[in-house]
Amino acid sequence: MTVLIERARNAAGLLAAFNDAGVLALADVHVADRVARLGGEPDETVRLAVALTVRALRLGSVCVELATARRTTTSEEEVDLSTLPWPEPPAWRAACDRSPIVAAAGESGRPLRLVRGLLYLDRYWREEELVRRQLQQRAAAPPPPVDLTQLRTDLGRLFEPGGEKQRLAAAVSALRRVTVLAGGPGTGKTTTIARLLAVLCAQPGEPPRIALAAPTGKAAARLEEAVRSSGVPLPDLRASTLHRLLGRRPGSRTRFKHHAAHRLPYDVVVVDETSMVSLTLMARLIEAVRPDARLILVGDPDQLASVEAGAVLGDIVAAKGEPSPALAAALAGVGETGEVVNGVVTLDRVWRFGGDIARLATAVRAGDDDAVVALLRSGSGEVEFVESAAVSGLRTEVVEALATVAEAASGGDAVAALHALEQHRLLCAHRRGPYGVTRWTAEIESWLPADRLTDLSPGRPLLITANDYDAGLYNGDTGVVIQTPDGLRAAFARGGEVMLIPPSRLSEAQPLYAMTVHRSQGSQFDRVSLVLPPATSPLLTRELFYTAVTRARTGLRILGTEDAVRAAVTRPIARASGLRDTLTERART
Ligand SMILES: Nc1ncnc2c1ncn2[C@@H]1O[C@H](COP(=O)(O)OP(=O)(O)OP(=O)(O)O)[C@@H](O)[C@H]1O
Repeated sequence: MTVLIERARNAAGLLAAFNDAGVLALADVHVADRVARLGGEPDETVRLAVALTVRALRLGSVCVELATARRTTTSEEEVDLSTLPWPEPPAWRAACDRSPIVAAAGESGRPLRLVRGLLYLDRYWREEELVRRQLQQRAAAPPPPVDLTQLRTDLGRLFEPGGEKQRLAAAVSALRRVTVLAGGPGTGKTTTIARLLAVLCAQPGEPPRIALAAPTGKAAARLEEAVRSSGVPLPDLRASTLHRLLGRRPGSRTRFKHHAAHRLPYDVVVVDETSMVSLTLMARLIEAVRPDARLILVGDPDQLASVEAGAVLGDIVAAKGEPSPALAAALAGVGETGEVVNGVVTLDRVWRFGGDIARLATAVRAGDDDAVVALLRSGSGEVEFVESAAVSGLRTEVVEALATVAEAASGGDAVAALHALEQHRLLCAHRRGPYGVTRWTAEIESWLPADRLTDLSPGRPLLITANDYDAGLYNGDTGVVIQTPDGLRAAFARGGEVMLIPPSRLSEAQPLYAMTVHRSQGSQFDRVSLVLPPATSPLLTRELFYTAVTRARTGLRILGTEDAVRAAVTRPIARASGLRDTLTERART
């Protein structure tokens, strides 16, 4: 998240120095000052630690590691951070340790907490502990009762040779309470979800009550549609957002109707696009899932993590550990031999595409910038690298695609218009500025005929920017204005069907000519063009680049410099959290 760094007028000493260097924002300084004043903490090194913790949360980390902060802190301005007056780590840690505002093990009621050299706001430490405890308790609990003969038969019936990892994931989901199904696009995650649900439904007894959920409405709609069209016979399943599943409470984003004392009534809870789930939401979810239910977390840990703090899926997948002997024995009993640590099964065979986009995604994930640049310059039909400022290729493609959308929309063919809208998407890292969505939206509008530029023009592409539960629209939904016999309607795809809404009923919509990579998560397009910002942009990271590349099914155009590409590929987001280490620690005991 880019935040304008304003100068804090009243800050002095260390806080002022870090604020001047563009490390601390005004809000970081103010929160630290306030917390320290209320708690009677005069030490400015502790205030600095608090401000850095508040800042870390703003940037997606859950905590700050005091010993490495000097090396790992980055600035949104180009300044040499090593010249800043960093406190010496041992003295800094000792000052935090004895501070009246910092709790240590066994203490409570203080706003911060220091654990193994990691400084947390206490609330986030408690959430991380809750997630860790829940995962470990569920791993240690006896597996849900399973008819092994039936399971073996169904695994053999539903998974063909070539899909061994998929079959293993299904077996784990039957034999363990928490399963993590990880994999990139096209590796068969949704196919596996459908088949593993069929395996669970085929067990003797009452069919399980199943919930399908995802962090965004768009991802939920996609999951529901994919499971329905998988060809696997299943009961009619609806998917919802996680917020809706947990039961929204008006006025609160972190309190829900379902919680530890009022659990969800499901036997199986499947969450797709888990990489986008923040620590706070994961804590609320996991405590609301019944202890004897099966929780199946699905996602791509290499994608951008949640906008809010935490990267729980990435942490679980990265946590080390030993395979559990009990699970290994149970798996062997149904003919499975794969090693499973912490319930994680990673699918690595790409079924959908195997061309240069997939090769590029693999090279990006591996951080191999030479291979990425070579692939981009290979002249492949799938991947194009536009290193100059020339936009003629992009312009032709955008104008033609939008003309197809407009033609179908004017003829009242909503299905064809929505389909054409998914043919190509322009993605940007930034929202504003010369490389951002706003500027590119204006540029594309300048390429189009004037009569297609009002919100009431057939063919006008729309992006919904807020949830509207009454209208059944979600933030991130994309649609198009079409001509119908009853007048103009906004058309949106819904599980293979089209939903038509009078444009006057759309409360929060904007024209969709470009979108941020963050917003594109959970969607795919036939062709994608990606505008890269300069190499110095702090938003340019490996996860962002990987997410953008993997949105494309058949064609990808990168507009940017070699420097920008190399910067992106070699700059993974480092999100600090204690979860991956604590999961590992306990797994060894
Ligand atoms: N075992 C399999 N045998 C044959 N085809 C498969 C198998 N598994 C998946 N596929 C096919 O591969 C394609 C991608 O599968 P699927 O949609 O399940 O992947 P995914 O990981 O959910 O992808 P994404 O994250 O992009 O939605 C689909 O066309 C699916 O039918």
